[in-house]
Amino acid sequence: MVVFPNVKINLGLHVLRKRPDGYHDLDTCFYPVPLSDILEAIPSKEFEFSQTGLEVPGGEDSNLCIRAYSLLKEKYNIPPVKMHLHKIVPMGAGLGGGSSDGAFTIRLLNDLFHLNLSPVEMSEYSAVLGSDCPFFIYNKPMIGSGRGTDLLPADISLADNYIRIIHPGIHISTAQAFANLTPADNRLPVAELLALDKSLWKDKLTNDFCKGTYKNFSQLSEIESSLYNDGAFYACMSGSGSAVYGLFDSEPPPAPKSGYFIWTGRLA
Ligand SMILES: C[C@@](CO)(OP(=O)(O)O)[C@H](O)COP(=O)(O)OP(=O)(O)OC[C@H]1O[C@@H](n2ccc(N)nc2=O)[C@H](O)[C@@H]1O
Ligand SMILES: Nc1ncnc2c1ncn2[C@@H]1O[C@H](COP(=O)(O)OP(=O)(O)O)[C@@H](O)[C@H]1O
Repeated sequence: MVVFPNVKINLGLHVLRKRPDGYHDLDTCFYPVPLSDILEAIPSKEFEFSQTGLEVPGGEDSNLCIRAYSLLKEKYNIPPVKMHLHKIVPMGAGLGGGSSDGAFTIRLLNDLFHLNLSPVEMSEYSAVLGSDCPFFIYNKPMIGSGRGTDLLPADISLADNYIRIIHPGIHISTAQAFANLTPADNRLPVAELLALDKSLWKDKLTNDFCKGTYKNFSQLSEIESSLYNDGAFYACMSGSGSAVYGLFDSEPPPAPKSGYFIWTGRLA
């Protein structure tokens, strides 16, 4: 069975407060984007994992595909599989690529072995792997609260809008990014901001990670400006960075040559 774990962007990202468990309460909208890795798993005599494409840092045991398999194996004693991940999505980019691989592994194993897990059950298992994972179980526009794992459908559609994602290769540690900012819970909810006319998003819809990160890496605000110059109605860094995306009403002009990872596609 083959699946295509796609990425997400955050439309607005408010870090509200630090919690007693060390995580932060968030208010954000997750939106799925069809830039994907490729993941295959088939039943096998012994467990095997192989990987091509971009190299995933950390040992195999820390790979979220293997961690997801181990989690379900412990609960449901599922048979061994031969799993292959072809990694395309840049890592440490704020696109949730690793989280998506983990969540899609759970979905794949649920289908392959007819575990009959509900989306809520899969979401709960995936939350053990990472705060971004439950979104990828549903993979529809969602407002995320709590540590990002409490999800409600978002009343928003960017269907047929174009997106361009630019990642300059700066790897940002999510934990470090949270540690570097000061939470604040005095903003209008992201859901209310998204209900405004899209032309107002540029001035109203913010990602709290941008301020500090743009200060440290000026090329990120330059990328954001270049997306606006190319006609984006909204441009921002995703998650804790460092990928920056632009949203367009129509197909953007060809991207200039650069050493950066650049991907342009159409949203559903
Ligand atoms: C910031 C966000 C926004 O969507 O995305 P990314 O930039 O990673 O894609 C997420 O909250 C990232 O989720 P995820 O990458 O799954 O994080 P986790 O593995 O759960 O946590 C990594 C570390 O980030 C911090 N963390 C994460 C989530 C949260 N709500 N509060 C936190 O303080 C904690 O220090 C935690 O140890
Ligand atoms: N299958 C995987 N793909 C990508 N990263 C993974 C994977 N498994 C574990 N990781 C770890 O997760 C880290 C963050 O990955 P990713 O989710 O792509 O970034 P972000 O949290 O910025 O969106 C990587 O640097 C890597 O150490």
